[in-house]
Amino acid sequence: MPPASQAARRTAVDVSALLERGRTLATPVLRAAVDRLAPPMDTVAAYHFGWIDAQGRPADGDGGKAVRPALAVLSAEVTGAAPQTGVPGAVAVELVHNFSLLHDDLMDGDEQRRHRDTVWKVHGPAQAILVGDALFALANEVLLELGTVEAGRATRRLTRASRALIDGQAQDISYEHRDRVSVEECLEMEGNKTGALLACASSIGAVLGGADERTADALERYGHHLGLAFQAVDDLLGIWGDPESTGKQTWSDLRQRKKSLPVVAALAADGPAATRLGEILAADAKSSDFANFSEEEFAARAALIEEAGGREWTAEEARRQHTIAIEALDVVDMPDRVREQFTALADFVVVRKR
Ligand SMILES: CC(C)=CCC/C(C)=C/CC/C(C)=C/COP(=O)(O)OP(=O)(O)O
Repeated sequence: MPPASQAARRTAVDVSALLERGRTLATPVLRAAVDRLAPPMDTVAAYHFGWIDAQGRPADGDGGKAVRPALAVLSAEVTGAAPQTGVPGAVAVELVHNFSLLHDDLMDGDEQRRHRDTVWKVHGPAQAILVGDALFALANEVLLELGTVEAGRATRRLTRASRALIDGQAQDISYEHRDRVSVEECLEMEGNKTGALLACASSIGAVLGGADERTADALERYGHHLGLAFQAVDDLLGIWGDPESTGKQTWSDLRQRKKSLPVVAALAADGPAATRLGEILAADAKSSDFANFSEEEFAARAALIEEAGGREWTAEEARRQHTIAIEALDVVDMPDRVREQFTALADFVVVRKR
């Protein structure tokens, strides 16, 4: 999605290595935190993170892309600190992120995440709720145990982000039951649901490294717009993603009646496809047979969304947010290498297929 000339300038950054660095630095601390949980929650959490399979045998499962840990350790380098300084922040943010996934899968009734059965499906709803709650509590513990002024500041930012995340989820769920949601409402919801935690991830390492508030706020602005780009792409993948890559069901957002950006943008458009889509979705909302809809029926809805322009509008919005994110870095002093790495992570977010 970035113009070809910019992409060429950025090829020096190995994004896979950046993601791997975030994962490698965070995982031992994450595992030590999870080991503190009482049985069986320690085992259930280990399953969720892909460290064991459903039978409890050691596994090397998909524990997620590690975008947030990568951002957190990179942000420590803005202050001249070592990436390791950002590790407690990386772990805390990853714990909150995974708490939200556990609860989200249960609320949505999603059966697949990261190419495996979801926790509520394997271990039951009670474990999904309890382990989610426990990860949330652990996130605060991991930061506050540092006992520093910086850790207190980081915890305040994380708590604020968590509240926004929960608000965003509440908005998202309420929109499923509404016929009409405006594009502005959808963007506000996505900024809360996804932008807030990516904003926190992008600044938390810098905060732990002693960054002033202005620097932390600018990094948060980068992360917020990165989050909006990220969620726009997630919304595209939620309809047109390949389950082999996403690790989720086909048409996952349509099955859930999500008012995601492509749907909302399509409904807001003029023309026969938008009108027809509005009629069909209104009828779907009343249908008692929705759970049994065929692949073809979902494909027909996806085609109408595309015809009304919702797919292209959302892809353009991802590009727009990507640009704003990178521009937000202009006011922050940081080594060129670190700036290039933030930029490369933003590029990755808009071209990802999973
Ligand atoms: C309170 C509550 C239940 C909130 C739910 C909020 C929620 C699920 C928001 C969606 C965020 C998102 C894009 C997740 C996928 O992240 P990712 O693609 O980085 O996931 P990965 O770690 O698997 O790669």
